[in-house]
Formats: sequence, C-alpha cells, structure tokens
Amino acid sequence: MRSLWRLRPYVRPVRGRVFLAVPLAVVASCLALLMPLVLKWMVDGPVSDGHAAGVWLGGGVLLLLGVVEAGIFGVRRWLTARPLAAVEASMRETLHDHLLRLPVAFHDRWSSGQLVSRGTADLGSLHGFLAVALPFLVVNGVTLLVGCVLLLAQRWSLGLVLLAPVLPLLALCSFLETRFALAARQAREQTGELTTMARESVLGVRVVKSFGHHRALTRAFRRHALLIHGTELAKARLLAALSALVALLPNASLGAALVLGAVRVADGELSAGTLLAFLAIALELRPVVASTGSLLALSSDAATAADRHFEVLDEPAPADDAPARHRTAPTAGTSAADVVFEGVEFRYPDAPPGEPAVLRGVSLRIAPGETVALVGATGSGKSTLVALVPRLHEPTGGRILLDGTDVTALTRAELRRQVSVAFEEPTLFSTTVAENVLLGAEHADAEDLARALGVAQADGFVQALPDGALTHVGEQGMSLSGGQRQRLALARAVVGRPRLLVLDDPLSALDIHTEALVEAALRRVLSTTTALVVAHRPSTVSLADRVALLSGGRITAVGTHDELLRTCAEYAALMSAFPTDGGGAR
Ligand SMILES: Nc1ncnc2c1ncn2[C@@H]1O[C@H](COP(=O)(O)OP(=O)(O)OP(=O)(O)O)[C@@H](O)[C@H]1O
Repeated sequence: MRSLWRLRPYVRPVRGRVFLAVPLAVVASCLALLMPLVLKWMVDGPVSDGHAAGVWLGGGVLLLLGVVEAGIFGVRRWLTARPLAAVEASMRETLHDHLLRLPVAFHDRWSSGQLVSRGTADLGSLHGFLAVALPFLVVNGVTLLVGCVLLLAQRWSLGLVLLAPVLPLLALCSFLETRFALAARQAREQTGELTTMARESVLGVRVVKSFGHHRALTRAFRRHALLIHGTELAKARLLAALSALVALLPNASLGAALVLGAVRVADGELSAGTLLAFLAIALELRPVVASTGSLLALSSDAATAADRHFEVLDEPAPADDAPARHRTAPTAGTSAADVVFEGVEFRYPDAPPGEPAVLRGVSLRIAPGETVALVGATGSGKSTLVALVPRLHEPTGGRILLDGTDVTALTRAELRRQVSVAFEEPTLFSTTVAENVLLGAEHADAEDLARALGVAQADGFVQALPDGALTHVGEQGMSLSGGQRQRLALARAVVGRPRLLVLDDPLSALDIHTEALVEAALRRVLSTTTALVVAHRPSTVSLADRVALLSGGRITAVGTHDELLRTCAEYAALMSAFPTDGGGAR
C-alpha cells in the first residue's frame, strides 16, 4: 500500500479528470441500485392494482436508468483513458531516465531482464490498477455501503442476516491476500529472469546456433517457464479460494435471508414487493462483492509492481550536474589535456571479501599531447583503469586530475566534453551510421562527421552502404562486420575533438591492412590530443610515445617500447607473443 501511495506524483497532473471519473462511476453504480426500488414500486403498485400504464411507466424508468448508467460509464472511460496512458508513459520515461543515470556498478549487479520487465509488464499492471482497480474499489465500496443501507432500510433484520458474513469474509480475504502478494512477487521475479534468458538467447543467437546450444537452452527455458507456470497456478489457486469464499458465504447468507423473508411474506408481515426489492438489491450487490475480490488481487499485483518500480527508482543516481568546484578545463578542441593518476585504487563493489583490489595505487602522468599505451596481462585491470577516467566507476582511493582538477569536481557534462572513449566492444544503436557517430559530440556537423569517418578509415565502407551515412545499422549494428563496428566506435570517439582520448584496444578487430590505415589516420589525431590507449599488440603500442605497464594493481614500469623491451622482462614476455612489426614506439 505504501508503494501504491507513492504513485501520487505521477497521478497529480491528471487528478482532475481521474477524480471526476470516480464520482461519475459511483453515480452510475448507484443508479443500478435504484432499479430494485422501481421494481418494488411496480410490484406493490401498478402490477398488484392491474394498472398497465403504471407498468409501462415503470419499464420506461428502468430503461432510462439503464441507458444513463451505460452512458456515464462510457464518459468515465473517455475521461480517464488518455490521462492514464500519459501517466504510464511518464512513469516509463522516469524509469528509463533513471536507469541511464544509475552507475555502471548498478547495471553490473542487475540482470537486464529484471529491468526490462519493470519497464513493461510491471508498468502495465500499474496502469491496470489506476484505470480499473483503484476507481472500482472506491465505486464498489460506495455501492456496497449504499446497498447495505438500502437493504437495512427494506427490513433491518433481513439486512443483518445478509451482512453477517462480512467480518469473517474480510479476515479470510486479508489472510489470502498476504499469501497472494508473496506469490505475485515471486511470479514477477521469475518473469524477469525468463526475460533475461530470452534476451540472451536472441542476442546470442549466433553462438547458440554455431555451438548447437539451442536444445540445452530450450530445456533451461522450459524448466523456468514451468517454474512460472507453478507460481501462476499457486496464484490461481489462491484466487479461486478467494472467489469461492466470496461466492459461498454471501450466497449462504442470501439463502437464509430469503427463507426468513418468504416466511415473513407468508405471515403477512412483509410485502412481496419489499422481498423482491431486497432480493434484487442483494443480487445487484453480488457481482460487486465478487469483482471486489478480483480488484483486490489486481491491487496486490500492482503493489508488487510498484514495490519493484520504486526499488529501482530508490537506487541513488549520481547528481548529474552539480556545480563544478573548479572550472579550469578549457573547452573541447582548444588544447590537449594534462592527466595525472594519483595513487588510484579501485575495488569492484561485488568483489568477494578478501580478494585484493583490482587497482592498488596507480600513479601516472600523461603530459599534454602525449600518447601513453597501457599494457598488462589479461585481467590486470586495464579496462577498469580507463573506465575510471570518464567516471563509469568512481575510484575507491586516490584521484584522477585533468589539468590539475579532480575529475569528480567537474560536472559530468563538462567531463564528457573533454574526454572521449572507444571501448573494445563497440556498441552501436539501431539508428543511422551518422547518428551513431555524432552521439560522440553535441554540436558536431556534417564536416566533423566526414573528418571522423576519415580518421577511422570508415568513409570507404560507409559510402558503399545503400544510404551512405544515413543507412540504419540494425540492432547493435549487427548488419556490419566487427571491424566496421569498431571503426564507427573510433569515429564516434574522435568526432568531438576531445582533449583526452581513451581507447580500449581500439584496433583489435581490424585486419592488418585496415589496422595500418587506421593507425596512420590515428597518428594525426593523436598528435593534437592527449591519449591513453590500452594495447595488447606491438602495432597498437607503436602509436604511443610511452608505454606504462600495469601489473599487480600498480604501474610498475614506464618508458618507450624499446626501453621496456630491454629493461622489463614482464613487458618483453607480454610482447613476445606477437611478431615484431618493426614499428616500435615513436
Ligand atoms: N563488473 C565487475 N565486477 C567484478 N569484477 C570485475 C568486473 N569487471 C571486471 N572485473 C574483474 O576485474 C579484473 C580486471 O578486469 P579488466 O577487465 O579491467 O582487465 P583487463 O586488464 O582489461 O583485461 P583484458 O586484457 O582481458 O581486457 C578482472 O579480474 C575481472 O574479473
């Protein structure tokens, strides 16, 4: 209930229409309760007196009441449909925006399926709650109250017999609701896991097919689907028990009240019209009571969805644009940056206790305009170190200075204008080549795009695409080769003329010929900017002025490629795996 109560800010902008719709629905529902009273008037009046005109009049009133009731329900739906769709859209937008602002560490921890299901099925359930469950719980509540008053007004003793099961019914419903809420939560978590499995299967379809892994995946998927099936059955059983109770107890009390009423009519203590009205009101209330059970189940489901929604929204996102304490960094493109790593330490939040930190005091200075290659054994922490520069993770010790300013003191927007990154795994979005590249710079134009594509040696293949740079690259850029994707990611990194370029093994997917062309173009870019380049191969190292060796969480050697080859056995061993290309460091 607390989580559902927290939906208020989303509903506030449309509360006028929503609040108007509820009393309208109450009026419509109460109009239906008037019908038995008209019936009573007809039976005790025109029918028993044999007045045909009165019967026709009564029939006309009944018809009018029915039409007005239906009309009001139509207006209610029209009033709420659009604003509630807007509420769902705004919740989805808030969630999406928050997910993108949450730190990478959060996304490392959460599976994508759990997040996707929160943005889809959970929000659908919350929409259902706001559109149906919430208004009709109010409507049903008022209708039941009015109905009870009318029942008691017909004959209070019969009314009391009919209402006798209310308290035990409430207690049983509350007991079942608690169990239903647990099952609803479990079903949603399991659906989230199933979404992750489906997503992984679809995205990894090439691996699945080439390794003939589909049978094992299908089995795992079926097992999981059966798990959800079991949980849904448990939910259905609870709902069935709830529905049975809601049907059985009121029916039993209605039967008792009817027998009592019939005896009273036979004794002449009660008019037939009153008994008929009593029966009609009770029958009118029956679906209201029955639907209240389903509405409560819907609400319980929605409460679970709201819990899950706020679970993500409550994760603290770093403040986006806190005012900078210092603002010494010049604007992008004006000069190369001076970068200093000062005793930088980093431990992943989910690292097992006792395991040493990945980075344990990295100190390194990269002078303005200098290119430093970061070399180290696999798993030594190279990608981790370069991810700290654009603040994808925050150091757990030490600091990184950009022109003497701690990067944490710069606004993120400012930092992103100064620093550009190309990751080893090039991520492309399902949009055009141009949009993929230009997302690397806010104000870049067609000229910048052409220059960046040229630097990355991507202009040739981009021109050959059906619509050139306006060609859509498909989901994750899967319509392109690995090398093509990597070149577009490189173009994205250089398009904004960053003052610091961070390249995480940017040439790994290129053939030797393209690598040589990209290197030649990169050399021109690197001569005007500061760069930190993760390198595995001598050919990439050859782009750098100096090489830094990362080992045991620290920089253990710095020098030119040739110097380190002579003086550092670990470096020589790392490089010996590759044939020398005669490039050497510049
Ligand atoms: N999200 C994460 N959570 C926990 N540990 C991680 C995470 N990412 C990486 N690690 C661990 O941190 C260590 C360094 O990983 P990193 O990717 O930085 O190495 P690397 O030097 O770039 O490796 P490679 O050369 O193979 O790309 C590894 O032991 C890895 O298992």
